[in-house]
Amino acid sequence: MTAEKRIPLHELREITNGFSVDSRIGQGGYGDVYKGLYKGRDVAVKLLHVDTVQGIDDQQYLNEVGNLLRVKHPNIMQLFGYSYETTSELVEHKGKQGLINTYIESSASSTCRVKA
Ligand SMILES: Nc1ncnc2c1ncn2[C@@H]1O[C@H](COP(=O)(O)OP(=O)(O)OP(=O)(O)O)[C@@H](O)[C@H]1O
Repeated sequence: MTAEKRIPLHELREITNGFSVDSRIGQGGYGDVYKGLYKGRDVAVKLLHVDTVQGIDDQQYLNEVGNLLRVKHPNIMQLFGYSYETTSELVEHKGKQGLINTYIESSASSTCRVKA
C-alpha cells in the first residue's frame, strides 16, 4: 500500500465542508459521494456508510483500496487516494456503580477520486 496516497480524514472533511449536504453530488450503495477541491484538482470523495465499514475488516478495506489504486484504464475513474483512520470516542454512561467510561472504537474510511 502506497503511503503517499493516504490522505488524513480531516483534509477530506475540510474540502467537503464537513461532508455537508451542499457538497453531496451522489449516492452509491456503499456510501455518499461529495465534491471537493484537493491540491487544485476537482475530486469526488466517497464516504462509506457506517454499516459498510462495520461489515468489512481493516485488511479487506486496505486490500480493496490497494487493488483500485492499481487499476488504470481510460474508461475507469482513477482512484486518487484514500483515508483510513480509527477514532476513539469517550462515552460516559450511568451504571449501577455510577458513571462508567467506555471507549468506542470505530473506523472511518473514505476514498477520493479524480473527478471526470
Ligand atoms: N467522479 C465523479 N464525478 C461526479 N459524480 C460522481 C463521481 N463519482 C461518483 N459520482 C456520483 O455519485 C454517484 C454514486 O457513485 P458511486 O461510484 O458511489 O456509485 P456506485 O458504484 O453505484 O456505488 P457503490 O459501489 O457504493 O454501489 C454517481 O451516480 C454519481 O452521481
